[in-house]
Amino acid sequence: MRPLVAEEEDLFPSTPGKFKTDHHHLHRHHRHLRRCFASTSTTFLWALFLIALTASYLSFQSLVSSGNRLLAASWGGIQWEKQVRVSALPRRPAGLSVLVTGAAGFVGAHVSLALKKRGDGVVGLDNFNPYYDPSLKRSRASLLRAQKVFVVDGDVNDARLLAKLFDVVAFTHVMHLAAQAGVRYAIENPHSYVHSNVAGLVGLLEACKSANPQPAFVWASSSSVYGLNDKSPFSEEDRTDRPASLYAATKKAGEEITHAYNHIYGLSVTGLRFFTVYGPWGRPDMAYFSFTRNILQGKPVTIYRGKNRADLARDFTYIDDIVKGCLASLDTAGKSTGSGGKKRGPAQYRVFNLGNTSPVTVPEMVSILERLLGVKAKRREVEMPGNGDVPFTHANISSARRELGYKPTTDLRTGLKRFVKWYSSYYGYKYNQGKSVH
Ligand SMILES: O=C(O)[C@H]1O[C@H](OP(=O)(O)OP(=O)(O)OC[C@H]2O[C@@H](n3ccc(=O)[nH]c3=O)[C@H](O)[C@@H]2O)[C@H](O)[C@@H](O)[C@@H]1O
Repeated sequence: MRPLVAEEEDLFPSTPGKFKTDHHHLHRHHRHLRRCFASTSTTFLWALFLIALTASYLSFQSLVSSGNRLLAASWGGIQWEKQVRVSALPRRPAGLSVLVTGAAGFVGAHVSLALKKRGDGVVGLDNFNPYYDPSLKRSRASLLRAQKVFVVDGDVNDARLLAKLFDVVAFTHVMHLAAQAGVRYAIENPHSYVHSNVAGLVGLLEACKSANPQPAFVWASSSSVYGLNDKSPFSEEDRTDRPASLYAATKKAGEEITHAYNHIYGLSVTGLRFFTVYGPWGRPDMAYFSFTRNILQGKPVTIYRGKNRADLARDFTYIDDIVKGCLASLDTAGKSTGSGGKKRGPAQYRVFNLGNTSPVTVPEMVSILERLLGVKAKRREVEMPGNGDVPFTHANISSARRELGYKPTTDLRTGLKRFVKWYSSYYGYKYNQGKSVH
């Protein structure tokens, strides 16, 4: 390999013959200068080349990562921001501007529609996960779209997305309904509960506490936090330190986590302990829903029984009553006191039972469905497997009645009748309404 200097000499050849003797020294000096210049300029060229290489590598990387982001989540951009802003805009004086997480979920969709209907601004957030049929979630989202509620396709664990949302909109309230629901599924997929109900909750609280202004935070806890509590009816002061499922444990953890954020950052927090919520557009993983499907398809329904063959019972609560409780919670929520991550004073922390106060046994629920569907169920009674269920739930709702004006008005038969009507129109089933078929 030829030395670099020789190459430079080739590039800058000396003029032979001229000033040969007299200017010999000058000539050498000249050559030296040229060498220096040549070597400097080569270094310069190499440096330029390396900078260009690094720059193109970096821009390629950012192209790849933004491409990945675009593939992973469809958010961002001027048009997207505009949709978020417009959707968040209240249409009534002193209306709220609410971020509803889990907006394509059962309770989330109903709450979003009710808020929009009364003139509040609503932005939905949902990750459309496949825990149950995502097409049902998409249908709920279409309903919301028709009412001009924009639903962002994204996850509460996405810190960049949350920061962007709070950057674009000064939400007055967050209604946090996104969660990994279902009591028994925790046996199969425990990590999903930690991911959504613990990590996702913390991610959202982080975004809320840093927001300026901080929103008031209302979220879905669960009647399952009462766990092995056998004092009936369950009141908010009762023990909640004996969860019977990982699901319940993550909801209980949520109550404590939100308390810490309330204490440290001055976030206003309201936790709602929902009692087995049911109704139109409900969750297919819940018993009343899957029982309806099985009864109509002539498949058996599995009815769990407790100790000594005791019937299990639930304080089934109709969706419209729950929605009223959610809206009243938002309306009565105190303001968060902090701003930009700094607490300025003590803030409100509340927990309410939202139940129906009249438990119904599971076999009785099946009988109601039989009468409504006009089909006799094939009952298969089995001992309750030890996978997280509790024998009964029963809400004391005095606190919610007093503070929220919460007053459930729908009994299980009335509510299931509306559910069955929706079910048959949504899935296109014909049923012999009210007639018993044997
Ligand atoms: O209130 C709550 O906190 C909880 O209510 C429901 O949980 P769960 O009451 O277990 O509701 P279902 O799964 O619909 O079960 C209702 C009853 O039917 C029973 N069941 C369920 C399924 C089955 O195949 N057979 C059966 O007898 C259960 O043991 C339970 O007693 C929801 O699924 C939870 O997400 C919610 O947090």
